Amino acid sequence: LWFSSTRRRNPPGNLPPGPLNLPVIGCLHKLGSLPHISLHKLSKRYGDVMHLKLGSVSTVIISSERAAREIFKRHGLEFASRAPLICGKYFENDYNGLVFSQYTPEVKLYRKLINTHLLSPTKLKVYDGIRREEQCRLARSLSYERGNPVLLRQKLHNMNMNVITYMLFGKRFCGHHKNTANVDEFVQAIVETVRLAGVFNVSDYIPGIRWLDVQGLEKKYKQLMDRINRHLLSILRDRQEDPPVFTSDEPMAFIDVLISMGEKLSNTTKITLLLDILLGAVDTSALSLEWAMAELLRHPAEFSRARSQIDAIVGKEKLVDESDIAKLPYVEAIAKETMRLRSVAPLALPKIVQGGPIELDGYTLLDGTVIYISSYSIGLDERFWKDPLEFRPQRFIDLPDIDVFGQNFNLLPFGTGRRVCPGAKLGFDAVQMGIATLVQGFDWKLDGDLDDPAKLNMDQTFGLVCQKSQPLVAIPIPRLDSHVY
Ligand code: HEM
Repeated sequence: LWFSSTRRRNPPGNLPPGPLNLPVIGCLHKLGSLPHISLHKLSKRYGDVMHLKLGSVSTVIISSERAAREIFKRHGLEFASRAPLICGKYFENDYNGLVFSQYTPEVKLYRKLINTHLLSPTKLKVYDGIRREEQCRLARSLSYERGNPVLLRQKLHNMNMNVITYMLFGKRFCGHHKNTANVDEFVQAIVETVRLAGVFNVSDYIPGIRWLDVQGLEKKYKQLMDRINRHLLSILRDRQEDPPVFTSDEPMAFIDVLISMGEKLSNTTKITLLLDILLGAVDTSALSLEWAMAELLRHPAEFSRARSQIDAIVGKEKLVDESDIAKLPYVEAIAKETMRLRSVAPLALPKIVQGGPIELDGYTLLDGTVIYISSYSIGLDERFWKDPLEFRPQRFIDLPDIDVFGQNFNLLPFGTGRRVCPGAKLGFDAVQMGIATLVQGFDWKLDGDLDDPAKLNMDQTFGLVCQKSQPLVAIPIPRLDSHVY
């Protein structure tokens, strides 16, 4: 058994090679607590296009730039639908939204709506004031913390949450004195939804035992969504009954755009789309930024290099702003290097083959096969990246044409193809601005008695968004004149 499970096998039906599948569980036991790392190790043995069964679900893992390019350049449409996860049924009110849904005409329409009315360059410009205010609030609140340990994740989360809730609802949801307990409860429910969506649900892979709900997950999904739907519906109805007067200070928020579509969209779809965007936006940017800071604190020489460039270009008399970012290539390189090495979505979201069969590398992928694109393996591929485990932003100065937006298949932190992240520009800019602000505004010390910053614990926890297992706690020491913050 050991021999047959470890040697390279060519399974029947012209499937790609992969490890031996056990009855009932297939290869579920091989995933462990960090599936992206386990799959990466298996792909080294079985190849860039690897097949395994997760329970009864036929699954293919794509681990190279070449295979990912082949799929999306030649078969984009066949790889545009999501695998129908059980959590998606609940979190999208019966697949009434975007993130977990198949590629239907409705999903195309929702993406168009979001791209045009929430995330287009014109719309992003309308909201540059709110991003600036939140950046200044972050810098000011850190300056008040002078010399005290700070849980950075919480502050970054609040900043991103406020930017996105302002764009969606015309209001900040975090740390606002007028907020009610309801709003705090809602924010907690969103955080909990992201957490639960990342918990591996065994019933997705062994559907025969779904009725048992052995992990108690479906019960939790339902309770959570009852709370979230109630809250979102009440915001929606209030706004429908009492619409604001729009001015240049009070632009149309995305909820108003959805309301203006009247009955073309049901209220269920409206609230589901709002939730989708919250799920996509909030933790991804904040946790990427936390990873970037952890890497910079472990690599003081990289921190100093970024600092020198910011001081030379921006100076010390004002906080860095978005118009400076294009002049700070080292900050951009740090953001890219963080996303290569510490991708928060290392397997993106699973897709499913539809309209197949598809031929890939001489193998046949049948309809219904679940596909994971491992941006983790692609980012660590020694065939392209020298010393891939090293944090070395300079590599992106040497390769300036590699961008993160899904066109270059060597770096796919936002996915690619028809389901590429629609918030990539907003998310990437948030990470760059965050790095620039924290490096320009503060000297940092690590909390505790860590004698060598290189020993900072970088363990990770897998989920819908992969995060540092131990949140980063660091001590800010403001270095600019107080009037700058
Ligand atoms: C650093 C920040 C972010 C990262 C790393 C990230 C990453 C991703 C990834 C990997 C996907 C799946 C793509 C695929 O399947 O090919 C995705 C989807 C998505 N993201 Fe992001 N994202 C970020 C920020 C944002 C922001 C700011 C928003 C909204 C304002 C957003 C909204 C979404 C939505 C709605 C989807 C689902 C798209 C679909 O299914 O068609 N994301 N994101």
